Amino acid sequence: MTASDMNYITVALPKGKLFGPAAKMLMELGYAPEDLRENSRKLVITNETGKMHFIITKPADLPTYVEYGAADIGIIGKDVLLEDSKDVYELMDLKFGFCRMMVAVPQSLQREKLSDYAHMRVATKYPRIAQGFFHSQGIQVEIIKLNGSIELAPMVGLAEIIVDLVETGRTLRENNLVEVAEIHPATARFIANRVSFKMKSARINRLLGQLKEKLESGCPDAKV
Ligand SMILES: Nc1ncnc2c1ncn2[C@@H]1O[C@H](COP(=O)(O)OP(=O)(O)OP(=O)(O)O)[C@@H](O)[C@H]1O
Ligand SMILES: O=P(O)(O)OC[C@H]1O[C@H](OP(=O)(O)OP(=O)(O)O)[C@H](O)[C@@H]1O
Repeated sequence: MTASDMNYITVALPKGKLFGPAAKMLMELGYAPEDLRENSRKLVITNETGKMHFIITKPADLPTYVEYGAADIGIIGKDVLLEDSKDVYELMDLKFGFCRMMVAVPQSLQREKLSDYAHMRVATKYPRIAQGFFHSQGIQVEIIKLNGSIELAPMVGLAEIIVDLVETGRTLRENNLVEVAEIHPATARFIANRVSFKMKSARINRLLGQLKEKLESGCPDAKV
């Protein structure tokens, strides 16, 4: 199975928070098979009737599969695309997976201006976004890359500041952290391999049209 097989479209879906709403959307449009499960041991799931293959990847790896054409299309958070920009087409905002990339600090460390945080340490899973933001503000900081549970860093003295995704704000509140700046909002995006978008344009455009119609119909299911 390769994405270069013109008879099939290979779709990459991310494990984790975006998997459910992405799979649901594709299932409702009749594309995804019933056995499309995030934790399936099968790495490639095929819908023979719809001539589609589905692969499920780590979110951070997904744009690489699409860039190299191992998948024709994919669904991924804008934050991932901003952190590690890849040579792919970003074709549609799918309007789910709403969250915001934020700078936050412990309540006790809150200062008046962003520049008051100069020379402090910033823990994040998104080092490029964090560095780019502080650089754009002319503020020098030390970035510490972590892979998760970012809110722990200020509690144990690893960093003073965090840059992380916030959705409801509950995690920040429960750890006595306050938001001090918003870097970028994020939602799920539909991306495509550049060659696939030309070679398989009819099928990809049909899917895009159906997704657009679903979003515009205001169907609540589209905003899962
Ligand atoms: N509250 C939220 N926190 C984090 N990501 C969110 C949130 N809401 C929506 N998202 C979206 O979901 C994606 C992250 O999904 P998830 O947290 O399941 O994976 P991950 O933790 O980044 O992956 P991994 O487990 O491989 O590190 C983000 O890229 C973002 O676009
Ligand atoms: O604003 P909230 O609704 O509380 O959501 C934000 C939290 O969710 C994410 O963590 P996740 O659950 O992905 O775990 P992780 O920290 O291990 O990545 C994110 O990194 C925040 O910690």
